[in-house]
Amino acid sequence: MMGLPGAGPLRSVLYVPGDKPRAIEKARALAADAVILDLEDAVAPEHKAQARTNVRAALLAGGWRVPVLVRVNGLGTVWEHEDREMALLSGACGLVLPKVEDDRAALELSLGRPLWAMIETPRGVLNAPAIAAVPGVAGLLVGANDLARALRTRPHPARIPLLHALSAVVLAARAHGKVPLDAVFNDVRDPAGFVQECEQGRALGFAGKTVIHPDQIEAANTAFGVTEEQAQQARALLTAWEEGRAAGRSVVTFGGSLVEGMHADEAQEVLALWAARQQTVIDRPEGND
Ligand SMILES: CC(C)(COP(=O)(O)OP(=O)(O)OC[C@H]1O[C@@H](n2cnc3c(N)ncnc32)[C@H](O)[C@@H]1OP(=O)(O)O)[C@@H](O)C(=O)NCCC(=O)NCCSC(=O)C[C@H](O)C(=O)O
Ligand SMILES: [Mg+2]
Repeated sequence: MMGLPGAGPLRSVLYVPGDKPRAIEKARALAADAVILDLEDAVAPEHKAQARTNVRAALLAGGWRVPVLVRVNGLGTVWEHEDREMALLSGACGLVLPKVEDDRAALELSLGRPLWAMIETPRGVLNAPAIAAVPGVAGLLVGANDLARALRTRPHPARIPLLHALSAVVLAARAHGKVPLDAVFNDVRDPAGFVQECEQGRALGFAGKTVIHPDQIEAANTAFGVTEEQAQQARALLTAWEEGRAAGRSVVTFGGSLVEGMHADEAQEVLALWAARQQTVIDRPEGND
């Protein structure tokens, strides 16, 4: 399946280096909500051409159960045109464009396929609202490694030096109805730190997290998903809301708290996330292995 990114939940979005065929094949069976086949920073210059060939083959072979995007090399690089042409002709359901700095770049690349803009430079952060406003842009992804380097920040376990930028990206995306995706967590051997960062990302308003290793998928799906108890609560709230509306009330109370239309909408979102989780369990009963 290669559906439209943004149509379903994107709790976990897995980067897979284009020059690692084994990882590309492995990604087909993993429980990420979407996959990004990467031609940019995960691939050394001498492997770019082979990576493009691998990605083309993986796309044309089909059989993907989740949306597959391609991260192309950036504007001004020697690889940009061939990457974009390959991605568009091979059926990628969206392009991830790195280091987007203004809406002009995003507009030029409105190619009739959803564009996912990476915000990973200071100018990109400052221009995030204009970038998010471009109709062809489906979502914004934070690139915290590039951003931290450009800002000269120091690593911090709670990402305090980046908080302003993270929130700016969420604000810009949400203001334009686009999907904000949180940055990768580099230490694939630190599951506790990863969970902590996922929870922070969810609290900040991100819709999901970009991940770099199979072991990070389940934790991201959990952090950006919902529990059975939350789903039950949402169902009960919706019942109370619908009964109240049918009785002609504009607002109702549920468990002693005020419920208005936006709470009902929120409950619907919770149920959509729950349904996505159930689907994952049905599709992949044996987990990620
Ligand atoms: C981070 C890694 C280099 C770790 O590699 P390694 O130590 O080799 O991993 P493992 O041995 O634990 O791998 C176990 C199996 O899992 C498969 N695997 C690993 N990673 C992936 C993946 N991303 N997708 C699919 N499958 C994966 C291995 O093939 C092993 O399988 P098997 O042989 O069957 O046992 C490595 O995980 C990695 O390369 N990750 C992706 C890195 C990447 O894509 N980076 C670019 C995107 S992030 C970025 O650029 C950030 C942004 O732009 C910014 O500025 O912040
Ligand atoms: Mg980057």
